[in-house]
Amino acid sequence: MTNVIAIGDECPGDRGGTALPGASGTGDSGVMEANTLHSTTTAPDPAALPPAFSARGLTVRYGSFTAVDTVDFSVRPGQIFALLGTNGAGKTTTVETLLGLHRPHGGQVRVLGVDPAADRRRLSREAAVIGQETGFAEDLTVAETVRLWCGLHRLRPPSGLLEKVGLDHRSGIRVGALSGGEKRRLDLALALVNRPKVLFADEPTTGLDPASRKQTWKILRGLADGGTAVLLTTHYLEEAERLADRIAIMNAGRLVASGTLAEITAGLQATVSGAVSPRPDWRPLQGELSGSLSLEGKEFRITTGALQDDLHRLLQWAARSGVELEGLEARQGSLDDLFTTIGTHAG
Ligand SMILES: Nc1ncnc2c1ncn2[C@@H]1O[C@H](COP(=O)(O)OP(=O)(O)OP(=O)(O)O)[C@@H](O)[C@H]1O
Repeated sequence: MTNVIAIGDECPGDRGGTALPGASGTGDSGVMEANTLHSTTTAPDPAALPPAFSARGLTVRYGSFTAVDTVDFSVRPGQIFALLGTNGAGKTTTVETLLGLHRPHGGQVRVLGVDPAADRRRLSREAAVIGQETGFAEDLTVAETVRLWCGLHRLRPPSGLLEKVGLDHRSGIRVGALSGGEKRRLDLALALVNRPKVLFADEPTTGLDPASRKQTWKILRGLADGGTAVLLTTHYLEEAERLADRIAIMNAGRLVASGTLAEITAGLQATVSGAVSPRPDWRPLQGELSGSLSLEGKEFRITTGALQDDLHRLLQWAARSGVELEGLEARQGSLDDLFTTIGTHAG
């Protein structure tokens, strides 16, 4: 569980107190003003900053079974890092190790410069988790949950918090009566209150409708733009493609691809596909293409490392031959193709 707030509510804990990382200042009562939801701060160049979290040669075993095998990554403030893979690939074990729940059997992890297994107290203030399981008390209302969190952390709510996650109309509803998607949004709202330096987002959009999913993407992007380093696990490849600054794919405990979307898909073949009728003479085109042409009934597919050139040749051949191309689609290699290539399935 992370946190929440009711807009305009006074915090029961308005007694002043410990300055929390991420808070922007103190009000008259000494209560920390939580960050505004829309940061206008220009993030510094991430390359110049020390990693927010990292793994070096990380190896974790359950008995004799190696679940995570010499995994390396390093993520800087302001970056969204998507960790993808098949069921059982080792993602959860990796995240749990970053949370300090496992001690590595080999290598090390660091979160904000510390060993999370040794310094969980510091991380509990500076890192937040939004997960598949929420820890909310079912009998409290959304507003009460917000006030409880606010009191615990002596923070004033950012204005518009519940509107931001689309829960303003549910503030008087018991948490136990919220839908699964609404609980996820409450979880996300709480994570916004003290703007963590690191956010571990474990499948944050599973079960959300398309509009809520996009809203969550916007919020995660906003957090990252304000300097939060985000670890995102997801089975939605489109989510990783749209959101992540860097992507890593795990398979059977190992990282099999890592980099920006462009880097990890750079070596993949592009495809051009469509249909034609009646069946034309393909031979002149086949002689010109740098890629390969496959035919099935009236459908064709060109697989190529030279998309632009081969698309041009296809269109010229069609114009010369009087062939009408139906449902023409041209696309670069995608994450989906990469999963297929490495023999994994995104689930
Ligand atoms: N407590 C445990 N004891 C023994 N084996 C475990 C334990 N927890 C996980 N494993 C095994 O470790 C491997 C990695 O599991 P993990 O949960 O990290 O994978 P994952 O990538 O998160 O999968 P999913 O997408 O299904 O959540 C799996 O083969 C799993 O069965």
